[in-house]
Amino acid sequence: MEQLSFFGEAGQSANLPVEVLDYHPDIFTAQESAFFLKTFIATIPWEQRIISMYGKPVITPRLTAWYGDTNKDYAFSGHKFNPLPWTEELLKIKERIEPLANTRFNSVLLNYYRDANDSVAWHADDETELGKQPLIASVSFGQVRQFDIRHKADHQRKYAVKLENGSLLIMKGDLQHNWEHRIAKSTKPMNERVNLTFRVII
Ligand SMILES: O=C(O)CCC(=O)C(=O)O
Ligand SMILES: [Fe+2]
Repeated sequence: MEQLSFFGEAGQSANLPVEVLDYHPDIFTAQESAFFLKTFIATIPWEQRIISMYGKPVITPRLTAWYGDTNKDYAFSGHKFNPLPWTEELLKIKERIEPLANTRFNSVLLNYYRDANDSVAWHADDETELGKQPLIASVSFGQVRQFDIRHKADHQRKYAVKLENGSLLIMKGDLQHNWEHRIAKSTKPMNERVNLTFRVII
């Protein structure tokens, strides 16, 4: 992973492609972040989903939950989704980030990474329901984890962002079209992390 060694002062890859990624550390204070992490771990009805990979059932290596506007039916990758209604905490976060992202979100997918073994494999969030150039706002609480991207046409073109406690990462432009992203498992011990990806479903 060549570019991964070129960490700048903040511990990030140099020359992140700014046309597709926008990283903002410290959007939430340490105190707010600790509160949200604890509250979400304790109160969200987390599920471990079973997905189909090459025709075989595979257990998702993390826990997830789906919230959003409930005045609309969502069909997503051939499945019907019933989002849970917004909670007070989720609305607070949504209101804080919407002006920064210049976007009104109608749903959020929550991910709970319990330890270093939890992960999300290389993928792009390119479902048609998200539109051609989806803007996704990703908020992180808890353990710093490394977010990798690689270009679909050239896997050697890759970058890493350390997603810090209380940070916001905006994925935009052609990120989902031209790049894939992941959170890899780690060989180092890792504490709990909760990530929220705010989305607009059309
Ligand atoms: O946990 C993260 O930072 C990324 C999650 C993600 O890629 C997703 O929910 O689609
Ligand atoms: Fe994703």
